Amino acid sequence: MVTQENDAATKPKQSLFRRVFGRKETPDERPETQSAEPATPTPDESLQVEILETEILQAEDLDAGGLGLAAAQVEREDQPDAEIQPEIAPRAAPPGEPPAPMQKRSWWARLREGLARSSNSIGSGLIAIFTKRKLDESMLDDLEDVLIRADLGVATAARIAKIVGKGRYDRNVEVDEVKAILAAEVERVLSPYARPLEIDAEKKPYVILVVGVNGSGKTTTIGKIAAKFSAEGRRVLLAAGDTFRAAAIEQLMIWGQRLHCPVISREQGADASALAFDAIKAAQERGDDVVLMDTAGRLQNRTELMAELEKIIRVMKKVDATAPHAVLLVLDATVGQNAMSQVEIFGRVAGVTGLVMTKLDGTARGGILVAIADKFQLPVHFIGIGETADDLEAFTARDFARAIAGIED
Ligand SMILES: Nc1nc2c(ncn2[C@@H]2O[C@H](COP(=O)(O)OP(=O)(O)OP(=O)(O)O)[C@@H](O)[C@H]2O)c(=O)[nH]1
Repeated sequence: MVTQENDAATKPKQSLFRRVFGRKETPDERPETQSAEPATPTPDESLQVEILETEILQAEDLDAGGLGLAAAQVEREDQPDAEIQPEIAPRAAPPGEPPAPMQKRSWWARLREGLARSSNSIGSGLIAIFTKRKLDESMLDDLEDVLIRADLGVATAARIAKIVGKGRYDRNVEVDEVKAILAAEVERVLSPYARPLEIDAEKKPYVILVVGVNGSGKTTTIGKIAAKFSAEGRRVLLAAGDTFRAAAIEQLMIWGQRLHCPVISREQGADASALAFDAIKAAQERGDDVVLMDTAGRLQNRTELMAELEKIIRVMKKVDATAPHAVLLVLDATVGQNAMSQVEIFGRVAGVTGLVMTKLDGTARGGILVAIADKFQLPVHFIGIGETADDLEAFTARDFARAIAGIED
C-alpha cells in the first residue's frame, strides 16, 4: 500500500489535461482479460488513494468554513499503511476549466441545439412528406419510415402514424401539427421513465456502479454526476475502476482534481473488483455519502469481460450486502440500434437500474431513447449533450420530446 503524493498537482496541469484528453488508447491496446477471482480481495500494494491537493485552502480552513469535510488521515484497519487525506473543496473555479460565461444559456436552449441533428432530420422528412398534399396512406407509410430512420422504434412510429391518420385523411396536414403529435406521443412514452437518480441516505455510502461499452462516456458522466452531487454538498468518493486504461485513471483524477473529490485507484491492469472492495471500505471509514465507481468499457458480447462485471458486483456485496445500490448503464446515442442489445445484455448481467444517454448532440438518431424506454421500461436518469460538466442534466420527458420534435419553445 502506498500513499502517493498527488503528482497531478506537481505536473503542469495543461500538459496533463492534454495528455489525458488528447490521446486515448484504442481498445486493442488493452489486455484481453483479468485474473481469476480471488476468494477475498487481497490488499494490494498498488492501491492508491489520490489526494488532490488544493493550492488555496488547508483542510482546517475548510472545517472552519463549515463545509463539513473532515480533514484527517484515515488509518485503514485492513491496510494499515493507507492514508486517506480528504479533499479540500473551495468553491472556486476548478483548475483547467475555462471561466464561466457571464450569462449561461439555458438548458432548454442547449438541449434544442444538442438535439438539432435529430430534430432537423425528422423535420426535413416531415416537410418532404406533408407539404401541399392531402393526407393519404402512402404519406403515413413515409412518416413511419422517417420515424424509424430516426430510431424511434417500429412500435412508436406506427402509433404516431396512426394518430396522425385519425380523422385527417383527404385534408392538408401542417408539419407543426405532426410535430405536436410526435412530441405528445414521445412524452407519453417517456414520462414514466424520467426519474431522477435519488440517493438513499440510509445507504451510506450509496454505491453507484457505472457500466457500458468502450467510449460510451462513462468516465465523463461520472465526473458530471460527481459535480452535481458535490454541488449538493454530498461527499463523493470516485473509484477509478477502469483499470485497463491508464488514461482513464488519469482522466478520473482530473475530474477529482477539478471537483475536489478524492479518487481511489490501483495500478493499470489491477483487479477492478479488489478496487471496488477497497473503495466501499474506504468510503465507509471516511463517512462518504456516495461512491461512484468507473469500470472498463466492454462490448456486451465479450462473455469473459461481462463475467468480470458480475465479479465486481459479487465482491462489492462482501463489504455491503446491499451494494451496488444503483447500476447505471451509459449509452452512446450515436450507436443507434446497437444500444438495444447493450441494454438487454448489461441489464441481464449487471442488473442495470437506470440509464444515462450521452452524445445526443452528435447524432441524428436520438430517437433511440424512445425505443429503449418503450421496450425495456428502465428509468432514464440523465442525458448528455456535450463534454463539459454542464452538459449533463436530469432527464425530463417533456423537454426531450419537444426538442426532438423540433418545437421551438
Ligand atoms: N459530444 C459529446 N461527447 C461526449 C459526451 N459524453 C462523453 N463524451 C466524450 O466521449 C469520449 C469518451 O468518453 P469517456 O468518458 O472517456 O468514455 P468511457 O466510457 O469512460 O470510455 P472507455 O474507458 O474507453 O470505456 C470523450 O471524448 C468524452 O469527452 C456527450 O454527451 N457529448
